[in-house]
Amino acid sequence: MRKQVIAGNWKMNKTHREAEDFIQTAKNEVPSAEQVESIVVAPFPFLQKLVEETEGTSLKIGAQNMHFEENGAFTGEVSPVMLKELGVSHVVLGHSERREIFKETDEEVNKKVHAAFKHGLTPIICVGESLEQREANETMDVVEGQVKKALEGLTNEQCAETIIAYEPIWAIGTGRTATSEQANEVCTHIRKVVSDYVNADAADAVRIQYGGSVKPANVDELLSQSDIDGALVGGASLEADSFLKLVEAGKHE
Ligand SMILES: O=C(CO)COP(=O)(O)O
Repeated sequence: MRKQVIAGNWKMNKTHREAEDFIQTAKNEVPSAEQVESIVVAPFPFLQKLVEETEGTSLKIGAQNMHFEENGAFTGEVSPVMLKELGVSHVVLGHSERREIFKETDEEVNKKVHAAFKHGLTPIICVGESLEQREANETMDVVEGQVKKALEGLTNEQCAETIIAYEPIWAIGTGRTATSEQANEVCTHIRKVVSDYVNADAADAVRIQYGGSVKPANVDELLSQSDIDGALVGGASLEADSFLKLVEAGKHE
């Protein structure tokens, strides 16, 4: 049985004060880490404080991106070494907003995944098709290509430890959720890709999240699907009450 992993991606939202208030409300209310993995994926300036404040609790803190190099002349970038030093546990890589707006490529995502493992960070690798690609029946091919490229060169054990987030771009921030069947169909395909590309053990262990307009009202239905092992949530993770409902749902699956 795979443990559900619920991650709230705050994106570029919240003031320091709002971040603090959220964490004070949520940190002792999340279910135990044995029941569900709960992660807040916060902007860089808040990470150190949030890690300090959640120490000893079941709430983990993740970053939204990083560079793949350890240091160097990369103005404006943050390295995996820096994140590890802060005590961050997870890092979201290849989010569609990074791919689309900041032109991140599959090659860069792959380098970042390797860098995450080198520095003891768990990568949450985002994949997903655009509306155009879905309508052209390219969803499975697009997602398969993204998954294989992201996992290229990893050990089988590392593949097994990876978290993959299936986030159809047309469902992000639009209120238009994939149906649970649509979401599960792609997550099942992703697990098969991992099975063929790596092995059956890795496919069995890898956790696959769904993301895209997940909210307390639809999370149970999504998490009850056979190949969905959690959620990566934007808008509905910004309020502590809502985030707590989502992690609570993860506990039951
Ligand atoms: O992009 C997302 C999480 O990474 C999804 O965002 P929404 O939940 O706001 O649709």
